[in-house]
Amino acid sequence: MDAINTQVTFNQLISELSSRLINSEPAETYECIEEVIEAFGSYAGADRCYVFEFDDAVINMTNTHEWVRDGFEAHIEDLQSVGINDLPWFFDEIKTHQIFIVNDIELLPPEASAEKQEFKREHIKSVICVGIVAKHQLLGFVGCDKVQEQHRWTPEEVRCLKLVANIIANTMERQRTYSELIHTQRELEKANRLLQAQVSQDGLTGIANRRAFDERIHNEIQRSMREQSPLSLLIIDIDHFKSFNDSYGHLQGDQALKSVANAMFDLFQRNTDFVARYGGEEFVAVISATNKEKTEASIHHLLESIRALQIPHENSEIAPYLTVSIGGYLHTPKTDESIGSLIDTMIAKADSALYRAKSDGRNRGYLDD
Ligand SMILES: Nc1nc2c(ncn2[C@@H]2O[C@H](COP(=O)(O)OP(=O)(O)OP(=O)(O)O)[C@@H](O)[C@H]2O)c(=O)[nH]1
Repeated sequence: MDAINTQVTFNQLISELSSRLINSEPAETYECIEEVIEAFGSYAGADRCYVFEFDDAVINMTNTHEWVRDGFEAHIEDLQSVGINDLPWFFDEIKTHQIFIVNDIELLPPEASAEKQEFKREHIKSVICVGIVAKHQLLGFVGCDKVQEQHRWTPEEVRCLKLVANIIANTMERQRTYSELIHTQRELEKANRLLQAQVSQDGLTGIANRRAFDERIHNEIQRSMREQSPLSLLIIDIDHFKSFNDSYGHLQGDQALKSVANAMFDLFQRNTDFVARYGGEEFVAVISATNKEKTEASIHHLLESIRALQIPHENSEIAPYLTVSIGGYLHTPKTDESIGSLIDTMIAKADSALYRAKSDGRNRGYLDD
């Protein structure tokens, strides 16, 4: 009658634990598996119960969970990353039959000498282990030791340990799938971030592209409206770039575009500043929370820093080195202005200032407001 009661209690406990495991979060899963092996250990009157997991290459095994009866020695700490070759006979049995039963370790065959030595070290008299198999893959094993006395493992105990191994296998499989999903999700997020960065970046110069500019100017106008603070838009155009390309070749031309972009990027460092390649040999800068003096100073510094690059341009009609012309427009948007038409206006105004700078001899900048 006692045996039946023990069996009923065990079955109930395992059934309850397996439903908990089905819905458990990864953090709770660990505890649940500990409870499962404790339930089996108590049911089988064992002194120690444990789970080992193999690494992906099936070279090492690690004791991941352990339950020990009060007063018995725990071994989890000295059983981390144990080479499976240290226990070859045991591993072979588990791999081939998915079960390893020893009622009396003194009766182990001579070829199991390494196993016998290890069991003696742990004072084990009888042991049973069942492979944890998911999708035809041996992931590890769950086992149980009798330390105090020998034990003849009963068919019912074997059946129950197989059930436990099955529950753990399903849990491990679910966890692996979960980890793989998380991993895939992270990879996708990373790829998306990279793609997003690429979508907003100019391939040649590495600074923002026109698409990013369209987004940024929209946001900056909104901010400028909200804060009622002036906003400047500059259009920067390289002078006589066609003849630069004709003289030095397209590759040198590309190099010059990169140098100009870098110089602009270095100059406009504030969070409220933004530079982009607008297209071809034309760049834009958006300067927020500014005023006329500050914008004129920025134009001056920009002209200077491009001159300071001293990129030779022998066929330029203006200087023996590369220069730019700049057109700017400074504006404080009214709160009821349409952002779309304001963007068009700002570009048109800056463009017309640029046209005047070009007409007046290039290598200069004008700011309208
Ligand atoms: N190397 C290189 N050249 C480019 C690129 N994009 C545009 N260009 C060249 O930039 C030159 C622009 O020439 P134009 O629009 O005639 O202007 P410009 O010669 O600079 O004359 P102004 O602007 O009036 O001073 C063209 O020769 C384009 O081929 C690029 O990505 N790389």
